[in-house]
Amino acid sequence: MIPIHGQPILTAAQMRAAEEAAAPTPDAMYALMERAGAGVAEAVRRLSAGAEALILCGPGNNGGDGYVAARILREQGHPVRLAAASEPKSDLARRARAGWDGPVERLADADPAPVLVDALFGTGLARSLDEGLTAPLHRLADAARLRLAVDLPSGVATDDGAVPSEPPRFDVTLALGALKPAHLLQPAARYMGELRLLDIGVPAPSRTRALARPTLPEPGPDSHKFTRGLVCVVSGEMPGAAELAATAAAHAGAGYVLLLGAEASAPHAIVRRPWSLEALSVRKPGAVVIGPGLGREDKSIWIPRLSSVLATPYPVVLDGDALRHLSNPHSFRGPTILTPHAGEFDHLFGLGQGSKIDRARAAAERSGATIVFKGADTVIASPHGDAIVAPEASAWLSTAGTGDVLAGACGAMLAAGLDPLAAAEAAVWLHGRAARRLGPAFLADDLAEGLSACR
Ligand SMILES: NC(=O)C1=CN([C@@H]2O[C@H](COP(=O)(O)OP(=O)(O)OC[C@H]3O[C@@H](n4cnc5c(N)ncnc54)[C@H](O)[C@@H]3O)[C@@H](O)[C@H]2O)[C@H](O)CC1
Ligand SMILES: [K+]
Repeated sequence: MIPIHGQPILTAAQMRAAEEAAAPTPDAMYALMERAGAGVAEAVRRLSAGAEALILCGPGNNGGDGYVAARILREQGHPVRLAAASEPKSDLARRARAGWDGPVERLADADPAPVLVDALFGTGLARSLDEGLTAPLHRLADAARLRLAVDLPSGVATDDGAVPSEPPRFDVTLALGALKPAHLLQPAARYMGELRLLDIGVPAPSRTRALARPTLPEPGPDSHKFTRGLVCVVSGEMPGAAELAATAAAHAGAGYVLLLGAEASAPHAIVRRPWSLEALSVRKPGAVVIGPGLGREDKSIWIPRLSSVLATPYPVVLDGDALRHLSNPHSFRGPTILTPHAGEFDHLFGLGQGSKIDRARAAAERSGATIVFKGADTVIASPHGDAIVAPEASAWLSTAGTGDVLAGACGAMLAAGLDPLAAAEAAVWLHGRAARRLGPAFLADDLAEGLSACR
């Protein structure tokens, strides 16, 4: 069971293509199913502490994995029962079924067991599930003390994370061969429990992957505040938000933070000046952060300030109100990161087509900027076609100012010399890790300060 950091994410069709490429014959394909089933059986043995497992097998190849797992557990003397709602419909699954020589109980009236294994449906789910399937699945899951999903919880839509039929909440989901979008996109992601990847020997390259722990530049003997990176934060109507972004940039490792347009206050390491374009360009900033607290009302002041920043060649992070003022995404001069939440994204790019990953990718291509499409399932997309999906960090991030902190962290990573995609990934990773370390009910101020420990 492999941790998911940095692992590729494939849609159902991409997974099928990868499996067909890896297994061109029925026998080779069946070998994949044997590997999948063996991986499931090993996970059951390791997690169940010997308790009886009940495996629910569907009509397709997800069910086939279940039949293989049940047979292997039985051969190893692990207490296992199997229930199904119908006979297998695929050749592979029939072949797996033939290997099971125990009874096949009826799903509708099977008795519960301490460990429930859901091998009903995986990437082949085509529509919402009948009551005749969801009711026993929930009944048996509720009665179990450990719930494992094979590849996906039955009822979620593989490619976009929608939930046509609400599944039980699982303790562990075993992704087979590669992650799928539903493993990380909401609302499906909340039903997964611990996500683990099982290698079934299928090479699965993809331009979409899960967030990875970044390697960050460390200062050395020749470092000084400017090599560490100068971040300039442009304030506006609500200076508190800009202060948060500036504090975050400093704690994320920027060597010098210049806050334009705010009064002097702690921390004193942040240099404060009245706003002027000259002050912005006294020293070439490694990144300019504008948007936190910029202001929405008095457009006659803030739009010219934004336009003058966008007219410079400097790398820029646009957040919050700056995104509201953008007429429509236009070609940006320097490396650019936009950090919209859902409302700002819809305002900028419209509802678009497909999953959150598809929409972020299309917006990045269209705008030429790297997009951090925030949420409990943040998706980062580059204009060059790469996408990175972050698992949920902490529901406690739902508090005022955490977006300002992320914008500041993005600025620090850009100023440290990372390209926009790497800078956004590092900032999202730091932001999430700081939130997890803080536990419950933290303030955005604590989050900004907590970035140092995560460095
Ligand atoms: N080479 C492979 O395909 C491997 C697949 N693996 C596992 O197989 C599933 C994907 O298998 P597939 O047969 O394509 O789909 P499912 O088993 O998920 O289900 C399809 C099956 O169910 C019927 N169906 C679809 N939706 C519904 C519904 N709402 N109600 C009732 N029935 C439905 C459909 O008609 C099909 O018969 C993948 O997730 C892996 O678990 C192996 O891991 C490796 C080899
Ligand atoms: K399943």
